[in-house]
Amino acid sequence: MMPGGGGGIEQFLMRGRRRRPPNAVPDSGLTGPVGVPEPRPTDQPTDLRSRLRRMRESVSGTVRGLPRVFRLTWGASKPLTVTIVVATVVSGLVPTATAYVAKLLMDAVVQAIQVHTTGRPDQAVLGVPLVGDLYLTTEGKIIGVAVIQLVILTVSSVVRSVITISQQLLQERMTLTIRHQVMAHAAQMHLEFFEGSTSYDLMRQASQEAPSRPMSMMNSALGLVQTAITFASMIALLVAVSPVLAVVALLAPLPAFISQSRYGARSFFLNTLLSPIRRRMDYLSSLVTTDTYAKEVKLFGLGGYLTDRFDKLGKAHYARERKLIRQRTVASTGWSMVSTFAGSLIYLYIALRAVTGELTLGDLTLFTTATTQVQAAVGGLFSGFSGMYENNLYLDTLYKFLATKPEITAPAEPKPMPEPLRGHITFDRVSFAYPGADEPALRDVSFEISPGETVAVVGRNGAGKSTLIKLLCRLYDPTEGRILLDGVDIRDLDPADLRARISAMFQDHVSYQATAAENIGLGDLDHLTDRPLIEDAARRGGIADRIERLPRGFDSPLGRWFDEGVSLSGGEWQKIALARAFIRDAPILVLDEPTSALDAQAEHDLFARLRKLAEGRTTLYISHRFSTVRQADRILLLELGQLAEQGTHEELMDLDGGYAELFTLQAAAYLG
Ligand SMILES: Nc1ncnc2c1ncn2[C@@H]1O[C@H](COP(=O)(O)OP(=O)(O)OP(=O)(O)O)[C@@H](O)[C@H]1O
Repeated sequence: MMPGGGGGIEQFLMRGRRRRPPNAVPDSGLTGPVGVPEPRPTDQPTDLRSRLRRMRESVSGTVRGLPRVFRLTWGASKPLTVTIVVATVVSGLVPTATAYVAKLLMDAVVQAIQVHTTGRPDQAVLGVPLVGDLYLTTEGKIIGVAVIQLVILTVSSVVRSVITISQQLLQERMTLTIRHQVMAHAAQMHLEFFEGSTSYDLMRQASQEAPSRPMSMMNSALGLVQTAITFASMIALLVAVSPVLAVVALLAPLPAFISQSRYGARSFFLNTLLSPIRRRMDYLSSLVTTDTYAKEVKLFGLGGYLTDRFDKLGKAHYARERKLIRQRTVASTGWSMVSTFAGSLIYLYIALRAVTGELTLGDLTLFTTATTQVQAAVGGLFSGFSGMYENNLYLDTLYKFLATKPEITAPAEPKPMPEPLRGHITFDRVSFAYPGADEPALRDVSFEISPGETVAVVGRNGAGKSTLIKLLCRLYDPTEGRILLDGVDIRDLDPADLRARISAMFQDHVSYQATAAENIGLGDLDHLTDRPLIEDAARRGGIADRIERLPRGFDSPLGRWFDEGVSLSGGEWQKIALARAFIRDAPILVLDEPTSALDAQAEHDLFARLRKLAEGRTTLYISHRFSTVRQADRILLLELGQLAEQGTHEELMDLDGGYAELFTLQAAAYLG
């Protein structure tokens, strides 16, 4: 693991920012879809009836998701939510009002033509009395109606702008609210949650993809409300003018509706099939195009292989997309043909009745507009609902994440931390298995560390050394047995209180994208700006000289996130992480392979300082380097999760067991 490249555990102790845990191997994207729990190809129902049943289930699931979206928007901003809802209702009435005014205008124009052709006085035709003997002229009426139309159009565009602005503002607020909720909840979560890759995906979706979804869903839902209002008001208007024609207008879109629902259902499910493929393609492409993987991809020559995989998926995607386009074309062509046919029939019917004087030309205009609106409303139902369905899936992941309970919490009544804390550590018959693991990582481990003692832990890879530290810091709880600190079971203490008494550095330490001073100060938020303390910690970590040589010394930004950010080597980052551990003046010092990236001189210097630092502190460190291990007061050898040997270097060498074997192997390797 490259120092500075990950950072799982440290975040919990530092309460800082973290990246993907190093052992949570990213989904290769080669074997299966990553993302929202969408139906996989094999889950897809094959016949139309099953599809429609699935669609009904989707409808009910989506409808059930609506109240929570409303609660979210309401919680983010009540005034903006009210504004959007009111504006949507108004905007739903606009098409009906426009259609009615168009009818009035048409009637007024026809009347004006009649006046001019027959020469009859205006008032006799119009009968629109104003004041006393004053009557509105036909031209006056036309102008009046045109003004009303202008007002409606102006109101409509103002309302549209209000909706757009309010939606954008609300979107911003909701995104901030949700990201805050996700961050706050993630900060509470136990380590296992992050180390499990499924949970990790859940959190990634909740934090990156879900925040924009409630607003999209709300927009789709409001679009449907607007459609419903337009639909209802239009039908009411038609009924008021002519009930018979209202029924005709309602029935006209029926064939189109049936055709739309049949093809709409197909294209809807084809689209859900495409989503996982797109996600996998995105992932493969990101492997080749992002810096995170660039070194590995180049080193192993994976570029061509990954591009080939991308192309294969691309072909599958294209085939499905083609099918989808065909379905959509069939649906929309069928839709527009049936609509046009129905519209023409209605138009013809009304035109014939207008000739006989039963209906006016205005009625003709009204019904033509109304039929188009009603048909458009029915068509919009599908696209609106399909958007809501997808957004609701993302929201499900958000709520699932927020509903996940942290497993390591403070007891209801935590015991007070022993004061002064001496740092006496007892592992009492501790066994531990990672959730879902076949084998326990630790079995029946018992040992004690006296206050001020320095203990090194050694063992082969996977022996359980890091796990020991995770349990001591209460990042996991033992499956069996207990760990005592000054005689108190650490499960009875507040975990934050416990961690505040531990200075720690882990193998997968974090390189924060911050200044050098902040990178060290983050080890103890109480001293984040305490420059003398930070500089002292840097000296103890062996990095002070290097930082002082940077262009802006301790104020130099580190990492590539900044334009002028300085890139450090792996060993330098490790020293920064050590300084970060050292800044916290805690009675317990825990170091997981603190010198793995250090050169021989730096390692020697560090251990000289460490010996001073360890004075009066209980120190536990893991190391594979026997040159450092042998300096410990006591050494623990772990083998397959069990404590196999313990004693001083000399005692263990005399024992001539596992420790002596490892030591001899390393010595032989060094000496050739
Ligand atoms: N988050 C995890 N989930 C499941 N199993 C895990 C997890 N972390 C470690 N393990 C397993 O637990 C065992 C002990 O792991 P641990 O990291 O404690 O070993 P280690 O002695 O520190 O190894 P190394 O010297 O390689 O760092 C290993 O078999 C490992 O595969």
